[in-house]
Amino acid sequence: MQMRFTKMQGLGNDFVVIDAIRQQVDLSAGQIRRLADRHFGIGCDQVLLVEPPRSDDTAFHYRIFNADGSEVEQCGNGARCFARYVRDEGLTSANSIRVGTAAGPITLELCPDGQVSVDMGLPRFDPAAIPLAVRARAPAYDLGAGCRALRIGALSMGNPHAVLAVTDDLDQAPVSEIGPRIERDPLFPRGANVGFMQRQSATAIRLRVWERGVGETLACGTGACAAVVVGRLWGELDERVEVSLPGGTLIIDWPGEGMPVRMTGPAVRVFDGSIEMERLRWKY
Ligand SMILES: N[C@@H](CCC[C@H](N)C(=O)O)C(=O)O
Repeated sequence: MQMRFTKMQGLGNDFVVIDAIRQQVDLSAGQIRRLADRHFGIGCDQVLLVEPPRSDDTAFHYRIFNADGSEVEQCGNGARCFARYVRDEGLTSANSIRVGTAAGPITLELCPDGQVSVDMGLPRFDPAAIPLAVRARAPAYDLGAGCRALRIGALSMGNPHAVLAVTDDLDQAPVSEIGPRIERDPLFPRGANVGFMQRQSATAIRLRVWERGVGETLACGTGACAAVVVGRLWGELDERVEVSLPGGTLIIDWPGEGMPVRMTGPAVRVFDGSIEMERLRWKY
């Protein structure tokens, strides 16, 4: 049996997008890992499933799986690709698309200039929502990641994020050393995506992200939202911030507490293909 897929990317954060509306799809975690594998599969950071809506106020349901096979709550760059995909495929003719996710509904807007803008919803700071193993919310938390003592901001953008400030050269930051330690720190019972943020001005930051279940990626949409929210709470950023990631630039708008975060950026279709399900057999 063949399964059709589309390879897409948002700032180099790449996806295998699978239409689970017009074909029957039931993938195990092992099959997801095989699809995502860059040597033995197609290769991607996340596998995205396009499913029928689960509620009357949404047009689709959007499921996200990390390259390690785990299902997660939210993916910002994927959300923009999801919008581009359902429009290009003629699954909708709307410019504004409300989509259900494991983290609640989000609204995707296709802009006239080809960019996609997403209302990512409210950032959440209460420890139970992140989740974070502390009793009370704080602007920053102390963490002993190996031999280094670190201060991080923590929040949920639907998925858990830790953000730390880098003052030295961001290109030299030990992302692959500290990232996995914070990802698996007991402070984050369900793991965390870890953003390394370098402030350039009140309206511009550079960011590298170690993604839970993947490793360092070329960009992370929810990570960009999380970094701007933390930077604003620390009094260092304005309402609109240009976030430069290794794969390109996102615009993030966040007026402040109680308001949703908006993310705007590109979404690109790379190629279409089909794969024989038999090839997804994998022994780990
Ligand atoms: N690439 C994403 C985030 C994908 C999920 C993340 N790795 C997690 O485990 O929460 C984005 O663009 O937001």
